[in-house]
Amino acid sequence: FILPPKLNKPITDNPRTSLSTTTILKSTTESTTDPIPFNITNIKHSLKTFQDLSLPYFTTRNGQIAALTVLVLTLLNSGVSVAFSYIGRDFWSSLNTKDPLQFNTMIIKFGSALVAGVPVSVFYRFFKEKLSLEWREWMTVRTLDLYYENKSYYLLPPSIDNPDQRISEDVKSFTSFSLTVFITLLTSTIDLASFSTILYNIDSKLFASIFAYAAVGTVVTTNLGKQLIPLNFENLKKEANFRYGLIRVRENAEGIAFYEGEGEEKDENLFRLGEVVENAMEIIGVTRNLELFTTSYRYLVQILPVSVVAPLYFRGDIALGVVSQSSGAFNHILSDLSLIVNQFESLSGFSAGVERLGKFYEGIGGADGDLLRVVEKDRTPIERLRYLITGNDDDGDDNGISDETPEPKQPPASTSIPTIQIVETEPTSTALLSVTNLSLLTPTTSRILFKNLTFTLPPSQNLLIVGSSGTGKSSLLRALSGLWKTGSGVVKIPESVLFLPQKPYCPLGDLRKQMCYGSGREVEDDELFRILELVDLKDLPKLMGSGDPVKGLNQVVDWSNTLSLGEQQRLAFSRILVSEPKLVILDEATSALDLKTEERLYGVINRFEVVSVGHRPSLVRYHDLRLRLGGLGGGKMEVGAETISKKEKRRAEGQDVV
Ligand SMILES: Nc1ncnc2c1ncn2[C@@H]1O[C@H](COP(=O)(O)OP(=O)(O)OP(=O)(O)O)[C@@H](O)[C@H]1O
Repeated sequence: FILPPKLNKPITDNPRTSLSTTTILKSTTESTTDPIPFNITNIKHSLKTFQDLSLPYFTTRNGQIAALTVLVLTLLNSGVSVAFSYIGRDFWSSLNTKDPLQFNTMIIKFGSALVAGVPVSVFYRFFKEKLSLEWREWMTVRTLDLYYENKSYYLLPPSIDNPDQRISEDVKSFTSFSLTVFITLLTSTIDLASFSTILYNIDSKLFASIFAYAAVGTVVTTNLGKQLIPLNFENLKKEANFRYGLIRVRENAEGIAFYEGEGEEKDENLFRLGEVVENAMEIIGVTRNLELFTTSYRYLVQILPVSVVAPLYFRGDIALGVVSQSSGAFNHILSDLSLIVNQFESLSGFSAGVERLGKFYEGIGGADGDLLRVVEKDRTPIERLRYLITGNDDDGDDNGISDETPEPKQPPASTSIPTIQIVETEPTSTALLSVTNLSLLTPTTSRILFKNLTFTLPPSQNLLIVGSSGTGKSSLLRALSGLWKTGSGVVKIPESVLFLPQKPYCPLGDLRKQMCYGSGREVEDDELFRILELVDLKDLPKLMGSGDPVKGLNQVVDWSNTLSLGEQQRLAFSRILVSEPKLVILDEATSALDLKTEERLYGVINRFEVVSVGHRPSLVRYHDLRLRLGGLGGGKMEVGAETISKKEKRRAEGQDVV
């Protein structure tokens, strides 16, 4: 778009030039976002969200001090710009009048202005960057607070894609772009006021002509460039999709190599690349047409103001310096007046980014906390639950903004959604875990998995949950852990429970962290070595530390891609011995182990009460009760747990049926 040449701006920073499409909020992973239509309703909504997101930082003391500093420096910086305009004028005039005394005076003035102006300009940029960084840090810290609070990272509605990208990229772009927009508006207003006065004092005709010139430029550019808005939006999306395709290959390299899927992967990458190129080709075509106009427009700017005042100069009414000053002032004002035109594209992209962030904060619970004050109304817990289930408010409040992905199915209309009640209690002499009338729905689709399930696990007993694939065994564990609350009934469970899934999670960090993850404990090395021996991983620290076991404990590697699944499962068992929970929940946690190692591990955790889910017949002998799930068809009542007799346990040893 039109960026007139800066003829008379020696040292000032022009934020407009940094407002480019590369700084707008962009996706780094697969994106499903559609361009948001640029209309009044959406602009109003975006402004409201923008206000909700941006104001909280400036209610803090640090935010206020930083903002005030930047404000003062912005004003000083504009002052420097005006001062140089006058110094430049007199400098050229002294040359014109061949006045060496005046010329020398102007050189001295220029030098003094440089000494005063350079620090202003440099510190203005420094404090602007600092404010942007501190604001980003503040906002990201609070975002992470909300993200990890109440397991929001797990409960995010499916309509909110790429949360990682929103936290890292979108927040960063939001703070830096918001600041740039604000400063641009401020400097443009100041520029417009000061340079308009200069220009008006030189010649009122020149003053009028600039408005006419800017109006023509705005109308023509808007019409020619309109197409670029959706095309650039598509460009970001297609680039992100291409990148995401390549990332997936890296993440799944082994699977692809086993399948020999190189050809198909390459075809998919080439297809995505083709989409990028096709779209980019359209962009450069439209840009070519636009530039036929903007290039002439830019060149014309160099002679237009001079042509208007030239008759005055020829008559001897004004000096050469005034001609140069009028040209500079003309350029300043033109760039101020062309602000919307210049930034039309970036602003529409920014508005889409603001919407993405607003939705994200609603999703991670900004509604409940007042940290970011992101929503207009408070949600009750039920409303919040409804939002988490459906990704939508049920109040028919249509703001005209289209959501990023189709909304999931709505749950049956009701005034309130019951939730499963989780009561953390100390174990009694008769019950370690009790489940009463538990009915469970899948959170996104509200499909009933089972109804009115009731059972009790007494202390010193283990429970095995069996059933065909997809009957809801893992979902029952999610309900016991409080991760899924969609349904009804009461779960009484001890406070300290450790859950081991089939594919253990390996956090970033050293071997010590793998073992202590989630326990909050710091354990002596000797104790860790002893535990590793118990779970059949005695040699692991030595191996990892090239012979030095202590070094091995501190070794940081990508554990998920280094250890076999069986080794990861054994390492996960070490967490039980570190954490010493009241209850252990195992979801096919020994599926990758041989039967001997499985027996050894169940022996090692013999002193803990265990609830296991699994299909393997060998599991029967480590449990006292069995709960069968399945065949409900969404309706039938569950009977509860049955006792596994000693005879059956003996029979199960080495047998193949549960
Ligand atoms: N987040 C989710 N949203 C909606 N439905 C889900 C979700 N997670 C799982 N389901 C569905 O819930 C049902 C029960 O899933 P679950 O994982 O509990 O089965 P399972 O009995 O443990 O199966 P398997 O033995 O194969 O591991 C499945 O039909 C599954 O597709």
